[in-house]
Amino acid sequence: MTTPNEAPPSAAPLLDVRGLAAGYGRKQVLHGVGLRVEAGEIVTLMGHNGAGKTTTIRTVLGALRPRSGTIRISGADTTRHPVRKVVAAGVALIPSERFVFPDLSVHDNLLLGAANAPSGSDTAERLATVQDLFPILEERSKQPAGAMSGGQQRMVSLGMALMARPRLLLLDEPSLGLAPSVVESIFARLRHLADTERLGILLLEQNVKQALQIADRAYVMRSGEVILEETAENMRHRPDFWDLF
Ligand SMILES: Nc1ncnc2c1ncn2[C@@H]1O[C@H](COP(=O)(O)OP(=O)(O)OP(=O)(O)O)[C@@H](O)[C@H]1O
Repeated sequence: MTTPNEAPPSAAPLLDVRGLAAGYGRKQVLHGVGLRVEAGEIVTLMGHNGAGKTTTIRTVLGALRPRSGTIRISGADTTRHPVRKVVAAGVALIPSERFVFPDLSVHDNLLLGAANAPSGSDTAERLATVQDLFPILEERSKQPAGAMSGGQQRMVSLGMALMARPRLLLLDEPSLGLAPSVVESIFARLRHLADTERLGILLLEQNVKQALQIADRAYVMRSGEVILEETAENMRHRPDFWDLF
């Protein structure tokens, strides 16, 4: 018996990207990007501004059409699928800009997130899980999301994404504008989700030191290419660490 969001038994990686080329108009930004994320793994994608990290995750989500290469989710080819089909395959993207409906209550924001959940999901049970993870979302349940602090709004958008029971989370700069202690608490919860729900997370983060504390593996991008893959542990100890950017 399988639950609605359980991955089919498969040896294929949760996310498998190969030879990805993409860009905007005549400008090619990605030149053959390859990377993978396994279930339960946090992978951080690092690189200087403009290296192509956001373009990579937008292409994985289906918001940008690749010029060549392949994208597979648990072995299924999603290369040219529209966003709604990629989301239905269990992918959620949390953009770097704040993403909440400011006039709606925290509770209603979370319910909107549930709209993308697989059919047959138990919304009340999922809400309880998300609120356990972020108790503030229950304490402020009736408050308009727009009245929350920056860190709390980040938790609302994470909560919305989690309501859809994704298998792969694409996270763009979750620490942006947040105090280090708030970032630490959000990152600890991401690690918990990867460990307990086997959620795969592709994390784009300027705060590389903090990202490497919770990541399993890391890729470094430069000028639209992946130039290095390392375990997070090895990456933390590389003497040439800061020269990579
Ligand atoms: N909508 C767009 N139209 C045209 N060019 C774009 C667009 N979005 C990004 N670019 C360009 O694509 C290149 C890669 O940008 P991208 O946002 O993917 O980099 P990044 O590694 O995520 O860096 P950052 O951390 O600054 O967002 C940059 O040269 C950027 O100017």
